Amino acid sequence: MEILTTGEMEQADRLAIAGGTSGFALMLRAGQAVADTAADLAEEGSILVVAGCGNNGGDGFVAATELAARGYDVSVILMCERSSLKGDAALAAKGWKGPVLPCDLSTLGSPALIIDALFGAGLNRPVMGDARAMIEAIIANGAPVLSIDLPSGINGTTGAIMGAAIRATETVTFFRRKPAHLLLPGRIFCGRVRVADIGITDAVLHKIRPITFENIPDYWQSVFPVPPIDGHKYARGHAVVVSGNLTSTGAARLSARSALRMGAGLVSVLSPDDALGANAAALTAVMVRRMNDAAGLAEILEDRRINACVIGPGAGIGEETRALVTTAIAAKRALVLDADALTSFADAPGRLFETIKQSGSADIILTPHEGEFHRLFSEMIEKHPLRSKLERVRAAAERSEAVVLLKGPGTVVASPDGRATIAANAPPWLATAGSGDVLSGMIGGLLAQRVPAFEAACMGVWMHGETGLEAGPGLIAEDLPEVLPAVLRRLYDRFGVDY
Ligand SMILES: NC(=O)C1=CN([C@@H]2O[C@H](COP(=O)(O)OP(=O)(O)OC[C@H]3O[C@@H](n4cnc5c(N)ncnc54)[C@H](OP(=O)(O)O)[C@@H]3O)[C@@H](O)[C@H]2O)[C@@H](O)CC1
Ligand SMILES: Nc1ncnc2c1ncn2[C@@H]1O[C@H](COP(=O)(O)OP(=O)(O)O)[C@@H](O)[C@H]1O
Ligand SMILES: [K+]
Repeated sequence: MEILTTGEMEQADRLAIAGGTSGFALMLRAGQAVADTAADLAEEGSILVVAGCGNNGGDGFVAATELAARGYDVSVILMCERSSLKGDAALAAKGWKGPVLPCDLSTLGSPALIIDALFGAGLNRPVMGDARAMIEAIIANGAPVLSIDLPSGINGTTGAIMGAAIRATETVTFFRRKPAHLLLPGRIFCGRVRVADIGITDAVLHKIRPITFENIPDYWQSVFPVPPIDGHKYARGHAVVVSGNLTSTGAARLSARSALRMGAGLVSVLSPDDALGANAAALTAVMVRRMNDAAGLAEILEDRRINACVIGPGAGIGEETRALVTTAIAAKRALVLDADALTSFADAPGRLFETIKQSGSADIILTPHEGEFHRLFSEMIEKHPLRSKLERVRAAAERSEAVVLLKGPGTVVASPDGRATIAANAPPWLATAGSGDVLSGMIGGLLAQRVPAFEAACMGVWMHGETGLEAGPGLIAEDLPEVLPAVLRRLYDRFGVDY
């Protein structure tokens, strides 16, 4: 499902209006949708609408009118003079026949529900003065809040708090989600999000050409790998995972097991001599091969059947890991670079980016967490310190010419061509040692099955989140690959794969 920036949403409104639906008709439908949700949230008791001076306030007036017509006890506070309302908002206010209370913080009372119609997409600067005092009063009031379009104070495109913001119980937005509904901190402030149809047709998307998407199965269903009936294991690809030395082998094994569970036909752990015994003793379906240095890796990668490679989990930081990365890139294998493979380039990230560029490979995925991201992209972040997670990852993908996946709550994946996805399905208990190693292996397993890099990264992130849900609170990283079959089965069923 597409995600629209506030600018793209304005374009959607304009295209709908140009197509013959008036702006006021859109506002009427928006207000009705808000009223429907309000009725679900407050079956009885009074409803207070706090309206701002733009069209978000206009939606609030429509909702107030509709709710009063349904018999609710509704009052409206307006943050400006009624005479200063313009356009559709002025029209909407005309429809409201009840009193309009001035902006007086003492009049909030004890409503069963507050409808937040202060600011939506038009918030364009930090909230100060009366508006800020009202936001603080709404928070202090403690009544459930239904926000229209966005919780007031949240920037729709970045998800950032502009000074102060309302924490909504529920948010009703229109046509499509905006980045703030998925990016933190916005997502937390939105509460539950409902997307209402206000009569804008999907056809407007052909003109807008959105490049940001929710990371959900619909987005990557068309490249979801299903083994053909007449397939064999090599047709499902062979992934290799580089192991660290004797004291840090677990990460590579976790990653390798996850790649195998994801459906790679074969998976091998490439192990230095000192760790061969430990790796061999702990692995069964995953194979072990001796590999001591970059020359050894180059030799192994002469086997063209090995088509995907994961380097980083437990790999160690330094020149040896840098040489392994450079070798794998030169060998043009689909590649996941995680953890130590990224940190090894902290002193000279340009060297990594230049190597990727020279290779011309389109199948390289960088999977940093925030710390690793800073190590690689600090120069870019210093130049543009206020960028949202979405903008940062997109800029990083452009800079590195690789797919970049920035982990954390709300993992963002971006492609150098500008496409990006935001995930919102991962539970917080996924933040546990080794969880990232599992993710890198899941993606490696998808790359082995020849899923294109951007989609493999998105699919891996979503499935990783689902395994977190499936395993539940108390999970440890080892549990994640074990519940992957249940997640895959549900996807097969959802996609109608007949096995
Ligand atoms: N046809 C459509 O387009 C549809 C739009 N719809 C609805 O319209 C909403 C967007 O409406 P909008 O563009 O009027 O902006 P909105 O969020 O009401 O705020 C703008 C006002 O706030 C002010 N202001 C801004 N920042 C401020 C600050 N920090 N502190 C104080 N003031 C501040 C700004 O003032 P100014 O910048 O002019 O000084 C202006 O007065 C959208 O979210 C959706 O709910 C639906 O009805 C569907 C059809
Ligand atoms: N609050 C959170 N909610 C959901 N997922 C999270 C949260 N914090 C971290 N994660 C996920 O947990 C994983 C942690 O990976 P990483 O930091 O590399 O850990 P490790 O190096 O121990 O494997 C990532 O997939 C990340 O997206
Ligand atoms: K609002």
